[in-house]
Amino acid sequence: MNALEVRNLTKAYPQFKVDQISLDVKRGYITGLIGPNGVGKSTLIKMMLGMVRPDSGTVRILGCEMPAQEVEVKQRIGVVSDDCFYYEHLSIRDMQQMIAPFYRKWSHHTFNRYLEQFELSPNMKIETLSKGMKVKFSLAVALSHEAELLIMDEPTSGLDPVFRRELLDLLANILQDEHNSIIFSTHITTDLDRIADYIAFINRGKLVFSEAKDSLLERYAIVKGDLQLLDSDIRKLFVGMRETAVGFEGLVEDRQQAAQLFGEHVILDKATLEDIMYYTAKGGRIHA
Ligand SMILES: Nc1ncnc2c1ncn2[C@@H]1O[C@H](COP(=O)(O)OP(=O)(O)OP(=O)(O)O)[C@@H](O)[C@H]1O
Repeated sequence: MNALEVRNLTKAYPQFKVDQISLDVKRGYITGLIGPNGVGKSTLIKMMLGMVRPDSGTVRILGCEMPAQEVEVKQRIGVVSDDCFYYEHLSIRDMQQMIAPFYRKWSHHTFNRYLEQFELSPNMKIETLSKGMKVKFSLAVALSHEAELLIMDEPTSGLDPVFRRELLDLLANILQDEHNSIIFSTHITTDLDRIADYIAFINRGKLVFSEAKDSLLERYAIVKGDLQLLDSDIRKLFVGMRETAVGFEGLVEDRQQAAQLFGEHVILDKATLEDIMYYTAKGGRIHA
């Protein structure tokens, strides 16, 4: 079963378009939403949450239609972002008192435990929180009402390496309960190397792929070789490539095809998520 289903979601701004994106987040797993800066990840997440009205397309969260069943959905999801949706002039304590009555399953005990773990004082005003502290605060809120789906927009971008690791461990823990699911947008792909099960890749407002991370990393490969191997037909096999005076390095989508074609003449390496994102963005290839 899917925790989140997005179908043909489209939003056109004067200079930019999120174009016909369809995507599933499977229940019990972490889906990483990756893409360079400015390709539409936040716009897509805001459409999922009903904060930006799409021109067309549909969103279902935990079996409920958005935005028609938004009130029910908001009980069961947690949103983690540094783009704060809270009252800036209130303290964390006052904000908690305001938020708690909205949730059927709010736990003061859990909230206070996370404040302590994240080293946030209840007296701190929201407006004085750093980017990373805001992420910690929204995570504490999400975890205190037993959210079944966490929707996280660039949660690690303002965080120091120590808390980044802690956060990733915490997310892996949340997933111990097979009803819980996470969608996590980031341009720091190394975070997802460790924890994501599925990867959805957005480039220039379009979905490039959405699939299991392991199959993706098996399928793609980095090819390194001499420049004389390249002609115009061979170049077309590459999603993107980089040439130097001595050789080339490029990303292919079909590792087996590259192995058969080049044989011993090249080095074939595993591609990382960062390689896939870098070369796809550079090569400009989009296959919706
Ligand atoms: N309200 C708006 N009006 C006009 N253009 C907008 C609006 N919101 C976003 N955009 C444009 O849409 C594009 C995508 O922005 P978005 O924030 O969704 O990208 P992103 O992938 O989340 O980027 P980043 O990783 O930098 O946050 C940008 O070019 C942005 O300027």
